[in-house]
Amino acid sequence: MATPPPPPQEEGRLRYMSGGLGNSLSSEAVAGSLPRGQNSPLLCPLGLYAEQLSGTPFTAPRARNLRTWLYRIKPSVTHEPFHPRHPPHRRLIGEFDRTTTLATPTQLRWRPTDLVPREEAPLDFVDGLYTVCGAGSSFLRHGYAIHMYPIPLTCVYAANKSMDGCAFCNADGDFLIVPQQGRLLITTECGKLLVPPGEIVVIPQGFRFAVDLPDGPSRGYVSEIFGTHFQLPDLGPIGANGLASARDFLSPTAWFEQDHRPGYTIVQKYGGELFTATQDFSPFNVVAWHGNYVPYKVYDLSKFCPFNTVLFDHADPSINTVLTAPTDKPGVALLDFVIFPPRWLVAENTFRPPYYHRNCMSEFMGLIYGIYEAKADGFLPGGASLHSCMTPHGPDTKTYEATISRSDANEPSRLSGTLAFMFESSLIPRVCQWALDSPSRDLDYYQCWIGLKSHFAHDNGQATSKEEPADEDNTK
Ligand SMILES: O=C(O)Cc1cc(O)ccc1O
Ligand SMILES: [Fe+2]
Repeated sequence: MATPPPPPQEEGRLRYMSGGLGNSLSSEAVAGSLPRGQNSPLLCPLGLYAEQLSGTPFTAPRARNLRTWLYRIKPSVTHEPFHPRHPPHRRLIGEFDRTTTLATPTQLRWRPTDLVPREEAPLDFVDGLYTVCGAGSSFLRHGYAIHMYPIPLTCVYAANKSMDGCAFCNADGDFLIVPQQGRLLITTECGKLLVPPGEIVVIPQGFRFAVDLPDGPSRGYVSEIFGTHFQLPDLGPIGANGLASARDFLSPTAWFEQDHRPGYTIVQKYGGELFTATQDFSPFNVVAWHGNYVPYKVYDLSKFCPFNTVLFDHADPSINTVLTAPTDKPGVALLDFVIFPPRWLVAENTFRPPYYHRNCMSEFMGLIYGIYEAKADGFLPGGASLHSCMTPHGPDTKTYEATISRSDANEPSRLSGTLAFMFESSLIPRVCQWALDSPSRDLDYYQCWIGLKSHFAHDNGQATSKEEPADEDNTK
């Protein structure tokens, strides 16, 4: 008899809590370790220390206020002083200005980078991170970065080595990690998360975490946001249900280690620079916690419930927003995370792929697997593209010609075996020099549109317009 797959709440020995996004949760690895009725008793149960981690100012409105109480064997403060890390990480950016990055309206595309075998160059998650582009400043608490390997934007990462005796902490912002190849086993102060390609994980600002690679070399994309947090988008006329559902966001359950660990290193990203401090214990010594500021993951492929056109015209991609990081302006995102999942296409008399467009928002795209509906070739899993504010883009020539000549253009068709995504921002990204110089950059990208030929049916002065010739009509 075939064994049914494990329920999502339980993978191997890992257990998750569902419905976590924005809700108040609690977890204890040892029964009775969570204080009852108050956050900070004179003596915590089992002799633990109480420590609060704030994700918003204390005075943030209640609906946006995020904080978690951690009950740990030793408090985080018990460490040697921070020092700039040697060697410094030269490809992480926390402030995007003329001194650090370049402006370009050019359509940019990168091929996937090869994963370097561990023997050649051991790289853990932190060293594998490279900023591709971004905007604003982590110091000013407004902006974002996109990271990748070997291009920096927010950040893309490629790693081949687990983090051993070392934990990372991003003081600058939240990481939204999109694995493209290889699962990530992420140990956080709230517990462990196993994240395969096809899922995403959010590690909020300030959480310490370590990344193990159960499948060996791994590659993916990271967007980092400064000064705000991800939330579910409003659904407007869609109603109370649809798109990503709060119940599908899984949070870890408490897990701790208590061994003496001399030389344990905390690597802290602060203003885009790395600092290290040593301590003699693991930062994953939280026995119990409660609060609403928590790392989480979501199954995008199987759980996202897409809505779309059912009669005519291609819907704007905002219809596929999984998470949004808002600005203070209504409807203007600092960063939207949008996916293009498998779905049925049923529109009539409609050009079904994305339309040609120029957007006041800037669009960074990645491909997790399959072929993206607007690009017949050249946009590959693990690759990336950037179409900045008002830069024209859309389907390549092959896609356009194939689409308009389809004999079954009005038949329902299923878009299968594909998962692309977009980080879309109202802030215009500046691009890192190493991203522009990268050997993975596709310098011929513009060629994919150069072949678009005129199909204009107007024949030298012979009007084919169906509009009424108003003046002539008036004389009748
Ligand atoms: O440029 C892209 O491929 C992303 C995108 C997809 C879509 O369906 C509509 C608009 C848009 O920018
Ligand atoms: Fe676009």
